[in-house]
Amino acid sequence: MGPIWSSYFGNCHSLLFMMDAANPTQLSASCVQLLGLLSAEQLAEASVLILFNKIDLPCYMTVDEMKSLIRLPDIIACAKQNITTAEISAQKGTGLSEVLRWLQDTHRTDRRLPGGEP
Ligand SMILES: Nc1nc2c(ncn2[C@@H]2O[C@H](COP(=O)(O)OP(=O)(O)OP(=O)(O)O)[C@@H](O)[C@H]2O)c(=O)[nH]1
Repeated sequence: MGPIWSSYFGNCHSLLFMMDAANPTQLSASCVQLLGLLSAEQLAEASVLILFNKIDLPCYMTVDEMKSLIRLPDIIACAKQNITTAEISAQKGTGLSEVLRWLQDTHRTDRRLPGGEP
């Protein structure tokens, strides 16, 4: 689906990017997709939440090891966007309240910006 994501960039204020924390073999491909999104001009102002999903499943790597492997701290430091990360299980509901809080906070901030909806 990656090649057509840019069709959905217009007027995008928040970006939720989900990575599979139970499948480190997809890490490098996910990282390439993420870097492509972060460098897209239309997403320069977006707030970004990177979700590590499926933390309920056993895995031979920790999320911290995955973050380190893709050099996520460097990516966050160099990105134009404000980037937050969260560890979740969409299936068990773990961490979803944090995601909702992020969405609320991000939306609230957007409305305070000039041009934000009343
Ligand atoms: N255990 C667990 N399963 C999940 C979770 N979130 C989604 N799934 C399951 O994962 C399956 C979908 O797999 P995904 O990897 O999300 O699907 P996909 O992105 O289309 O597949 P890939 O491109 O191969 O990763 C469904 O059976 C979901 O029920 C989770 O947090 N924990």
